[in-house]
Amino acid sequence: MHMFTCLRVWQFIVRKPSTVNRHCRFVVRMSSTDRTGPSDTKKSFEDKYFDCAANGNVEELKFLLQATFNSDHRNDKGWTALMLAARNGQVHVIEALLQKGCDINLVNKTGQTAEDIAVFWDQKKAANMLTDFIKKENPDKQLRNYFSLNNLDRMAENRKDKDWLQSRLKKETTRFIIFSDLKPLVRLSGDATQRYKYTLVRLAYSDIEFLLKTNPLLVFLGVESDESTKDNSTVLDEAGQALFALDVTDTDESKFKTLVGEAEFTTSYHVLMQLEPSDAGIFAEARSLLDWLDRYKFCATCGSATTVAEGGYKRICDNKSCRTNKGIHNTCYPRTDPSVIMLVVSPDGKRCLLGRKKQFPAKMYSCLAGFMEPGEALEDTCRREVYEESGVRVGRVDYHSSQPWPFPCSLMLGCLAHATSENIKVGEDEMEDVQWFRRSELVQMLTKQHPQGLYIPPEQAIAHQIIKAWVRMTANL
Ligand SMILES: NC(=O)c1ccc[n+]([C@@H]2O[C@H](COP(=O)([O-])OP(=O)(O)OC[C@H]3O[C@@H](n4cnc5c(N)ncnc54)[C@H](O)[C@@H]3O)[C@@H](O)[C@H]2O)c1
Ligand SMILES: [Mg+2]
Ligand SMILES: [Mg+2]
Ligand SMILES: [Mg+2]
Ligand SMILES: [Zn+2]
Repeated sequence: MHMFTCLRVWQFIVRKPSTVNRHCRFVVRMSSTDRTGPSDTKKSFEDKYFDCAANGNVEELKFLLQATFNSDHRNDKGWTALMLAARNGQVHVIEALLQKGCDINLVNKTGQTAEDIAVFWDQKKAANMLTDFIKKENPDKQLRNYFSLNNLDRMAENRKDKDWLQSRLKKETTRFIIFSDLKPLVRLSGDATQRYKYTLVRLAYSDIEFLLKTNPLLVFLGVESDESTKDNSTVLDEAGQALFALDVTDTDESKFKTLVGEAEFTTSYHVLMQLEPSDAGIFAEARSLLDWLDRYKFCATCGSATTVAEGGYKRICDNKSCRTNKGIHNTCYPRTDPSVIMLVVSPDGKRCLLGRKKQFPAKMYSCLAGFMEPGEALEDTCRREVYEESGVRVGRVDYHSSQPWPFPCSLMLGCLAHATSENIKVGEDEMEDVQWFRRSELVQMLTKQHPQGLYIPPEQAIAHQIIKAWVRMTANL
């Protein structure tokens, strides 16, 4: 099997550690000099935090975690508290950190996760705990990119039945998520130190009934399923909680302040990237659908008005003699625009090609990406886009994972592309810069320790995940 085709599985398989790592003993650093001033206080706070993790001082660690503090903070070797606890087999600390929502997938400067470290140092109990946690979070051992975790059963057959939809709408357990001008209504839940601290506000039918008089856009998103209902459609239909998205664009937003208190309609990228991952998946479905319903009001074939059907999943042309009313036509269904995003690896396998689009924030580099064109295989889109943007030629292409990108309806198909040439000719129509980066530099960019301050997109972006995967798979180079 080719190295990259087994990558998803690979992520959970422990690798043979390198000799360099084996001789690199970790020492917990205590603050040794007299320090004063706010930055020194912060430093000693961090030292204390790492010290507690390494030495198993779980009570003090829990106390420190209550403060506004990033629990995934790293020391100068790129180690997190979870890695230190894994190194020393501090299972109670590991338990507390996982409960806190620490990121189990982060890697240190040599590309090791906490799980890799526990296995490497023979900390069996800690390694088992970390492995079990990963399995529980991700039983199919498949990378779930942000915006793709959606636990709804969309019940595509049932949503064709108007009576069924109507009865669902009014059911006591049914919930509604609210959008105004494509901004979701969110609230801060959990504490401010958590990575994913926003949730979608869910309202009951009795809360929103008064809004239905004006016939707003209403989309049936699905029924929330869990372990007990997911394989039994009858039970799911009876017991599952239905979820709708309601568009309140024409309603005074302040009405919702009285209805839900501390909540806000937001388009802030910062907030949207901190939604609970399962809510991010629901948001992606709802936002793409509402956007499509709003922008495709007229029939693409004859220009007549259309009527929303199937819980928002179809638009039917009002013109009875229209071609789209005879047979099945894709113009009646929501759009998804596939695009490719690829990490291009150099012919010697030691460097990767990253670029800057003109509109990127300063110093951010990412994978090259581009929309698929009609009649193209995704491998060929990769080859064409890489050539257009960088002048580099690509041979073999391997699939990594995908990510819905609901702004408005892209589906990112993440790949690893193997270059057959090296010379760069920046495609200036689109790109500002394209460069080859060595693995060590990617690690610095990944851990925000690059000497020139260069960095890559955050972990919610598929680009980050593909880069991280390559850094992991080449840890022993
Ligand atoms: N997650 C990431 O790290 C990351 C990084 C880069 C790009 N992306 C995403 O990848 C997608 C494609 O990348 P790109 O913008 O570089 O594509 P691209 O290289 O094909 O260039 C964009 C241009 O393609 C044209 N185009 C063709 N089909 C289009 C469509 N269906 N919608 C919009 N424009 C279309 C437009 O002229 C547009 O300006 C975008 O959605 C972008 O947001 C994500
Ligand atoms: Mg592009
Ligand atoms: Mg392009
Ligand atoms: Mg293009
Ligand atoms: Zn028509």
